[in-house]
Amino acid sequence: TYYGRHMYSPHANTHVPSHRAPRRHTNMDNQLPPETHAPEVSGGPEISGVPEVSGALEGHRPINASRVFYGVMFDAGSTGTRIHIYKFIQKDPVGLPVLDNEMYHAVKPGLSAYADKPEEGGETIRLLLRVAKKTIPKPEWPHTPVVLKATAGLRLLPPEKAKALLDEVKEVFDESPFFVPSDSVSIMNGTNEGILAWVTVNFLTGHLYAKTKKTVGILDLGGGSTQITFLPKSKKTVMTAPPSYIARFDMFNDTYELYTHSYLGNGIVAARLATLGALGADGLDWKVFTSSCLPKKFREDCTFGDLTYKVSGIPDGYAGYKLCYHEVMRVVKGIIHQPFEVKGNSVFFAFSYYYDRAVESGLIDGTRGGVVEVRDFKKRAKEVCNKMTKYRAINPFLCMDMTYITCLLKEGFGFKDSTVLQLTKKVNNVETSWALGATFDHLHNLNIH
Ligand SMILES: O=c1ccn([C@@H]2O[C@H](COP(=O)(O)OP(=O)(O)O)[C@@H](O)[C@H]2O)c(=O)[nH]1
Repeated sequence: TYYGRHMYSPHANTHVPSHRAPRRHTNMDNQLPPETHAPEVSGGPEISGVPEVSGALEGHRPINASRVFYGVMFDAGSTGTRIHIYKFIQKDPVGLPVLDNEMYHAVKPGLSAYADKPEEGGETIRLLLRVAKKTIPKPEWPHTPVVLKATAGLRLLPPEKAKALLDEVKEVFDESPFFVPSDSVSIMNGTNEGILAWVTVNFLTGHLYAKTKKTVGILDLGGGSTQITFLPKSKKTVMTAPPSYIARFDMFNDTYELYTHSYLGNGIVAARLATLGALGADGLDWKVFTSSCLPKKFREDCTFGDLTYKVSGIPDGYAGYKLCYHEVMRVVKGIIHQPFEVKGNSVFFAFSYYYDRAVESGLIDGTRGGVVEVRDFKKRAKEVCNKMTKYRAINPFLCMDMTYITCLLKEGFGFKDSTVLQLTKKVNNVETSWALGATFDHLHNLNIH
């Protein structure tokens, strides 16, 4: 087996399943001790320029005889575009490659904001490709695949506008010195988005190798859509779920049957607009959409996708948690399916906007993440809504967002107050996102039915 051939490397962290190696359960040393990591060179605040990244990987470790290769995955989300540059090490020709590190960088806004000017959208991709050029040694460029997968932002656009953006990205890729596979630019479906994030998190946390068959569920909250994915323990969860919510795929000689669904329109930004009654409304030029979830004197123009909405608080009305909860319910009730199993005691990893809002509201530390219970979101939502002025400078939508998250978890998915959420942005310095799972998929390590 692979395990027998593997040589321990103090620099290696994460073993990547390879189609060239027998698909066996591998070993347990896929956790990199933090001190052996490459220096952190990106991530954090989203910026509009290109960071100084040259030399980021230099001096990190001797390459010896190992072959190093890279994979580039673009996440074209509704609220931003991100590049993930994964560096893999092939220790021996037949063994499994090891994920050495990730370079991450993000720009705002997302591609869908360029629906009427695709060339400008293409520019953001060109900018991010400069990061790839600075990170990846030149001789590797022609062997490095570049792939872009778009999520809710492009799913929500009129198809011809989405196509124009994807065509533009393909042109930018074709002009680049990187390897462009035939299926390199696409809109990913929601099922794969859920599966691939589940693969990433369970891979990084070592659950895919454990003989216990224990895995963790994931909760991903984007701007346009939200995903829930877990491995059901009980047959009843599978039997009672809508058939399209059960997805099968093969990985490492095992078949997994997951409960997964992506709710389009239930991402945090889309939910704001739906709460305000603005999504799909006409008269956007003159209508002002109001909510008791917003500070009374707040007024702003919000852009989502290719539309701009005028929104405000209710100047002479009431604001607060109770009224707000009632308003956000319209986005959740009758829309979100409650899986049979979430009433149990499983652990869920929650990331993306779950993480960001938990940081903004002071629930967790922004660098370390943390463990909270569903009831902590509820308690903090009440505090934020009842002290809107205090939090207004941080995020005027914080009351609405925290209340929506609470409602989504409790009323939507049906979680108990005591359900534990592990709020995580990175595991071993790698972003918790579908992008790593999608890269494995491109390396032919998964077979999604
Ligand atoms: O590697 C990643 C990918 C995404 N995100 C965050 O996850 C959220 C995802 O939102 P997105 O715009 O992609 O939503 P979608 O279009 O999928 O609904 C945003 O806060 C991102 O900053 C992140 O922190 N790391």
